[in-house]
Amino acid sequence: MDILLAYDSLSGNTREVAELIGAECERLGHRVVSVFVTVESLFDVVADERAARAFDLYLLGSWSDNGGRTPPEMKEFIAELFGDDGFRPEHVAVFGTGETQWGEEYYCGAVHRMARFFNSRYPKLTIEQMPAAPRDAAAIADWTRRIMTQREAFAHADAHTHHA
Ligand SMILES: Cc1cc2nc3c(=O)[nH]c(=O)nc-3n(C[C@H](O)[C@H](O)[C@H](O)COP(=O)(O)O)c2cc1C
Repeated sequence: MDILLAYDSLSGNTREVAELIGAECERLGHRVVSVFVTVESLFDVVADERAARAFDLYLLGSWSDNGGRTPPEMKEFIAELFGDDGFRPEHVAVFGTGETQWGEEYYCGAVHRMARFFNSRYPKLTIEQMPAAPRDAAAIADWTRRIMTQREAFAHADAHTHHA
């Protein structure tokens, strides 16, 4: 599969999670295009809008800002992906890092907001602060494998519907 892995990270926690996810996807034989949205734009990594929309799966990762909000750089990336016609990819899985000390109700708020926004049918991955090896590394690899399996199951279900 072709995967777009886009993540926003100020102090490196989410970036570390994203790198582990990307490595696991590649280990499973998938092609990954990564965009570190804190410093890059979507069109730094894909040629044009058509290419941006052609991925089989979108993995979006973010830290959470005040009140569990989605940070501005991630919002900008989402706006770029939408284009002028409001394109929303069907297959979006969301992950992120946060801290419970900002309030339980706001913990990893951006992950929940983005998943809702994209009507994501995939499980969410939330990690407290910096991923701690090996416990979090195992959870990250496990989540990645679950997402790949679920994406492939959707593809088979779709093919079945089209042939019926
Ligand atoms: C200004 C500010 C506000 C924050 N608000 C929240 C919040 O509402 N919920 C949350 O879970 N974490 C919150 N955090 C914590 C970060 O999301 C957390 O440290 C995250 O792991 C940082 O990821 P990064 O290293 O990828 O930037 C906040 C951090 C900052 C600096």
